[in-house]
Amino acid sequence: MSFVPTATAVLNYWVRILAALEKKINRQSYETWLKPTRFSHLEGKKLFVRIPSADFQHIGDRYADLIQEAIDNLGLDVETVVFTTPEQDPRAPKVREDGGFAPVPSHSQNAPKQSRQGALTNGVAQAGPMPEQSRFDWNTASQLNPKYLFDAFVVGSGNQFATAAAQAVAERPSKAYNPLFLYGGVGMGKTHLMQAIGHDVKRRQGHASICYVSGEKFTNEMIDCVRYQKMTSFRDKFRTVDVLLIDDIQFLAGKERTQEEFFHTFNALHESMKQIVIASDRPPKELADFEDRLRSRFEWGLIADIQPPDLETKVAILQKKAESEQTALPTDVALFIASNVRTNVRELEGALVRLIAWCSMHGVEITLAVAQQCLKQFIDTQVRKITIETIQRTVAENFGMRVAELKQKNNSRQIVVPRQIAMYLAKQLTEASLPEIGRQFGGKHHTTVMHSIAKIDEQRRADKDLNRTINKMMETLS
Ligand SMILES: Nc1ncnc2c1ncn2[C@@H]1O[C@H](COP(=O)(O)OP(=O)(O)OP(=O)(O)O)[C@@H](O)[C@H]1O
Repeated sequence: MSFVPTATAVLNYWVRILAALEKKINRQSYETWLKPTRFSHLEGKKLFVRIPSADFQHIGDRYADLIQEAIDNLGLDVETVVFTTPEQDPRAPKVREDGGFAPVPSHSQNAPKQSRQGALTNGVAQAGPMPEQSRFDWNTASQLNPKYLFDAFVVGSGNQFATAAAQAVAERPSKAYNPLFLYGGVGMGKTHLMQAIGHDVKRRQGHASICYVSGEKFTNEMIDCVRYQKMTSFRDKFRTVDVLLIDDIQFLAGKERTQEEFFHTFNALHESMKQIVIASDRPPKELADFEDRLRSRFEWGLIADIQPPDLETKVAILQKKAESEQTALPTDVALFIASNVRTNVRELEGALVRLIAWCSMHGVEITLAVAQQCLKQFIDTQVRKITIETIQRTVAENFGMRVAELKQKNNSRQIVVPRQIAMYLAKQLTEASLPEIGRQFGGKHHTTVMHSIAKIDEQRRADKDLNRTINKMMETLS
């Protein structure tokens, strides 16, 4: 299928060439000579670029090599670039008496649509953001949850680094870290944090076009567009945003065509200095069934993980949520919920919502006794689900071994480490005593169990990978 460029895609040609030139030319020359230039139109393979006056004609000679290099690198179907003044270019907007420009006549299919502001300023359209009407209207298709703001996000030791990175990106999109790759377990706040970036950029730069999309939606839209031969509009839609927030990227695993498309979307945005934020349930190097060229791009910027919240952070999250519901939550109740709901913040919120609804329905105040009664089943289910057998099964599966091996008298390292992890999890996630745990691991003495737990506890603090493996198993279990 051949790619027929639309007005927006063609307009994007010059914007993309400019973005490439901006990286190679000193700032002052770029601002003086290139920034005031603007796409005019395309005739066959001739790209017409508007310049403010004849003084700019030398651009063609002076930057010929760099322009050609950008065209080659970007793979654009352009043979010549022609620079024209408004007088030479019949399609150029006519100067109005007030010095502004009259609207661009839309007599050419290739002519860019006029910007929403109507007249362009300064004699030439500003390089930078694309005219808004020619882009997909991400504002109307608002996909950001209004609640997911930085202010509503509780910062604790597990998410401090990721939050600082997200704030830096929101303050200096495409300049701080590009891409920003956030990863962490289920319900840890990745979506919240990435959407907070979107809100914050929007607050600072009202014109910015922010796209939030899940890996699944990106895939489905692409499949639809392939089916109905609308790939051009798909590309225009995703390659012209100022900030792309793509959630659950792991969904693209094994989907070659979608990865290919995303690869080009990524390149187009990165080359045009647009910000990309990616969220995933695992780090790039663990994204199986992903092309290496994509995985390596994910590592270009900054990778930040989000670890499960500690008890204090969970209490603070509950109090913040209660506050936003204008509900008073006593500390002992917050502590009770936080210590019984293990890691997932979404479940933590679920428990609070249930408690608030229950109290409002029964017309009673929130107290510890009420919480214990109302959340009994919710908490019981969490505890009931986790037994030493399920822990053994999960650990064995994770390390590719049989459950029986965990119980054998085998002290090889391949068996000892998973066994120690399983004992550690049994202590953390069940009510079982040390002797009971020992019994279930082939009759180990309780001091052996104690030693195993202490060892993993210590190693977990020092070894980030081990910590993540354990967190993952904890999530699976709860
Ligand atoms: N640190 C936090 N402070 C306040 N709320 C939080 C925090 N972390 C998570 N939440 C809340 O928990 C819920 C789940 O968070 P979110 O959807 O962002 O998680 P996620 O990591 O994207 O999960 P998933 O992997 O399932 O998509 C949201 O309502 C979010 O507001």
